[in-house]
Amino acid sequence: MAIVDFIRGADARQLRIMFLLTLIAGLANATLIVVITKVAETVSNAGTPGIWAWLAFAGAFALYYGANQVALVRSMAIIEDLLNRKRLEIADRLRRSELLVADRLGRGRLYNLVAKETNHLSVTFPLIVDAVQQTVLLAVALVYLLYLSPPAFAVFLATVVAGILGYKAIDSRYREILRLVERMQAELLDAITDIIRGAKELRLNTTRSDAVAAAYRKRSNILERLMVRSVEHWVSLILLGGLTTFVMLGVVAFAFPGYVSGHNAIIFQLVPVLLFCMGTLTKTVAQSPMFMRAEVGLNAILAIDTELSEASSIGPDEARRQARAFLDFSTISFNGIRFSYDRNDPEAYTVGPLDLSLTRGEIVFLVGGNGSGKSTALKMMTGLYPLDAGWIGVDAAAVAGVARAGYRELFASVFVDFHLFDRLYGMEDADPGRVNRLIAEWGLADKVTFEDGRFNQLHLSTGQRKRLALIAAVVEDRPIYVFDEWSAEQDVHYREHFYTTFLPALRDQGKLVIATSHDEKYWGVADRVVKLDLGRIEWIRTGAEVAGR
Ligand SMILES: Nc1ncnc2c1ncn2[C@@H]1O[C@H](COP(=O)(O)OP(=O)(O)OP(=O)(O)O)[C@@H](O)[C@H]1O
Repeated sequence: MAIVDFIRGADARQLRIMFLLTLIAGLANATLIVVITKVAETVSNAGTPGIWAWLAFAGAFALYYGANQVALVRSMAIIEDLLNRKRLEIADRLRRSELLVADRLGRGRLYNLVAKETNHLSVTFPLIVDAVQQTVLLAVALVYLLYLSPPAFAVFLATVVAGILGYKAIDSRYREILRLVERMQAELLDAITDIIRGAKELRLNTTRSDAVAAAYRKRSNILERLMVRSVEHWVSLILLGGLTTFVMLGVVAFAFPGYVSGHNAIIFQLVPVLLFCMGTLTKTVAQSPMFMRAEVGLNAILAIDTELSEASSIGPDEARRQARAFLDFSTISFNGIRFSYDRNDPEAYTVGPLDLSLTRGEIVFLVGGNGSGKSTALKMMTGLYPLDAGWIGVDAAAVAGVARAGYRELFASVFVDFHLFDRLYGMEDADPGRVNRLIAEWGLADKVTFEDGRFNQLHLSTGQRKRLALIAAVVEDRPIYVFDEWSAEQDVHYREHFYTTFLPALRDQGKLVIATSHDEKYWGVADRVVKLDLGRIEWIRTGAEVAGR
């Protein structure tokens, strides 16, 4: 069971202590029941319980209470520690994994697993502690049952075997439903994200809004039906417990008197013991859907973890170490590089093969119509997309395998779908005075201030956010700068500033600039302009040539 393997990952000493405490609590519980049975026997024979009975009762109760409390608190600490480690591991693997893999996993699935399923596991673990205690109790009760009446013990075992067979039949269908529930919950999260993120589009178009709501309703209804079916299975499990109890009691009450000698003398002792045994079993069976739910959730979490670990690139320290070998490069060469969005589909969009050599202190513009492959080419060139063919060279060295993560450290970027962090993460020693001067240079001084290592607000227009992302890239101070349609949302003034002042200043600092551009008017700023069409290079010209100088 995945859940057992998962728990085994905890500190062995902690687990041993917890198991011991659980065992003590279970035995103390069993002692309590034995004491009460004995007291009941004494009272039924017109006696009164002596001081030892009182002491045994009080001592067993204190032990049960204390051991149980510590075991449950410790169990929570253990499971929360395990879950925290798993959450951190998944977040770590996610940031290290290759871009395409992270994209493919899907937001809904990740949110569902990391937030919801880990919560479910956290509430289920104390129940496992309880199940261990119930098992100890059952073992003690069964020894007593065997001592009282071997035939009743045999009937109990036969009933339990029949119950297990019934349970197994229900169990496999139930697990399947739970897997579907998990998948549908992830899809539902994606659908609600559409409603939240598409707030503007939906309010401007009621027909679209109806269609999106219908898609959400459809998934929600499927989930409802799945949940009802899962409850049906749950109910079947609980009823199965009741059915086996009554079949067993029926056999003992109706059939035993005729066939088992001496039965009449012990029937009053036998029935409570049988009821107790079945009670502990039925309780565990009733809780088993929670375990199954946790097991299915955990398996899904582990599957994502494996998927991410298989796609994991090298660690950040190693990447930075690798990057040092590339930092003083003078030329980057792209040799027949090619990438397809789906290797198995010959019709899938493909960029390349591209052959291009770029030099430090150069401005290169990638130009071409919409969909000509500029952004895809940038992601190949920066090492974000894996190459299907060709290779990237840094001076004489080929960037192969894990070195790709080190190569990526050369770039600072503002992609079209950039993300703006509210802090300059990883640049904690950035000079606030310099950052605020850059903010003023880009006309944001009356909007944003950089203080205490963060921008005080990010409620800005798209063009303003892009200017702030550019400032963050400047502070990053990398040897290569990548700008994807940066100027698209800028007004005339900042567009002019970007092309005629900012980019040449980067070149003067010895940076290599690769930018996609639709601003034909400024192409003359570039040292070279590379025109793409259908993912291939159509021509390469100097800036002076395209400017007609
Ligand atoms: N995630 C993706 N999965 C599959 N195909 C994609 C994906 N992203 C882009 N494409 C395909 O790649 C083609 C090139 O897209 P790309 O964004 O590189 O073009 P572009 O030249 O940057 O266009 P634009 O000027 O509009 O930004 C598109 O026609 C699209 O079909």
